[in-house]
Amino acid sequence: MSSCMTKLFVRALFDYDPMEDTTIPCKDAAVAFKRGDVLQIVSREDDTWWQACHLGDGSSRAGLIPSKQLHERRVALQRPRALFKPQLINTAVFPVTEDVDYGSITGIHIAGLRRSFRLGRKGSRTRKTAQLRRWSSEVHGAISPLTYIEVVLYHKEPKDRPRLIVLIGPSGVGVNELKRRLVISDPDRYGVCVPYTTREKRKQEREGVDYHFVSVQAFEELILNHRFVEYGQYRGSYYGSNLDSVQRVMAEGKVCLLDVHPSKIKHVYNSEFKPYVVFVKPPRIEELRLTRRRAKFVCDEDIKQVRMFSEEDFEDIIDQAEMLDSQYGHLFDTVIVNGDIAVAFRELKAVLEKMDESEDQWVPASWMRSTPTKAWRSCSSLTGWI
Ligand SMILES: Nc1ncnc2c1ncn2[C@@H]1O[C@H](COP(=O)(O)OP(=O)(O)OP(=O)(O)O)[C@@H](O)[C@H]1O
Repeated sequence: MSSCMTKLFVRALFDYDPMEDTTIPCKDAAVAFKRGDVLQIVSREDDTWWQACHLGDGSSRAGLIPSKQLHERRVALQRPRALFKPQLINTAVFPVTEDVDYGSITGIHIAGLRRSFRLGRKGSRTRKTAQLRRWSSEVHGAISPLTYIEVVLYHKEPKDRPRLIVLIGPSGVGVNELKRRLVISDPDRYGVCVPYTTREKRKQEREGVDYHFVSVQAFEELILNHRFVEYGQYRGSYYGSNLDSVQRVMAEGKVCLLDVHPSKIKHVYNSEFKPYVVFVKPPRIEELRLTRRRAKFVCDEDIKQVRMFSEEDFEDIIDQAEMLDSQYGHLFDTVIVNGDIAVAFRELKAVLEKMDESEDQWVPASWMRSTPTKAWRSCSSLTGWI
């Protein structure tokens, strides 16, 4: 087997275990990998088996991996016939939930910590919907199976702005809590973007701190100019996370923490923001129950009230997490399990610090140059990856 010579790197978007592959010519000659691993492609001469080195396994040995074409064919063959039925999915605008006064609940006021626009809870989204979405995601997968994406090393210069941190997680898992703790732990380092709204300003609220209060006309102009990462309507008012707000935080040299539905990541998935995507995952249901025993969350139904988590809420969180992982897992740079909040917070902070300190980071090649390398263009399209 030849050693690594060429310079084409890819991130795998699926798991591969040669031990479970009955068609591989020689299991010992293969390279196992997990979704997210970086591989150096050495040869793509064969249409079925490429040769690659696994950069993380400490050896420079090249081995066989399924080619893009082979993996696509396998995904197509595995798919049950029923999944080819077209399914209408409305991912256009998610209804937003109302903001809450976190200060009154937590005793600490931080601008920008409001109810996110992420997947709503029981009432607006049922378990059935979560299952439907999981099913639909497989249908989406049917259109473009995820194989490999070309990546390059981004060499961070001291003058470069910190990367945008995108936090993803099912509603209620604790994304806001983690954001809040990060900002409190180092307010000069971490910031959250101030959302825009068209609703009336309340007495205690401050323009540019709690929200940017704008007219409906101004908001709609911003929509037309594609200035929102995510927006929606609640009780007759618009709410949205605006790109300008994100840019403002980043321009201050701070790490901007943004939580959005993963379907909206595409709006910031570029060289300007270089998003680093963190998936906040619930622990197993037993631990979820145990750790949230005394926790309360804000009800969708009545913005003035908080209530204890119910068994159904726990099940929803687990279901939504599974759905997010199956549909958007290829976008996650890291996964934090939020069982014990102190542990989850420590882990998250350590991951962010390590990422910030590391000078070389693998990022999609499309962020660093407008066209893929000639070699890669000939065998792959990025359509469907995000
Ligand atoms: N690990 C944890 N242990 C105990 N309680 C937690 C933990 N993580 C979060 N909580 C509590 O759970 C509740 C919901 O958390 P949070 O508001 O951060 O959820 P969220 O993911 O931001 O959801 P939403 O977007 O719907 O507001 C809060 O009361 C929070 O303090």
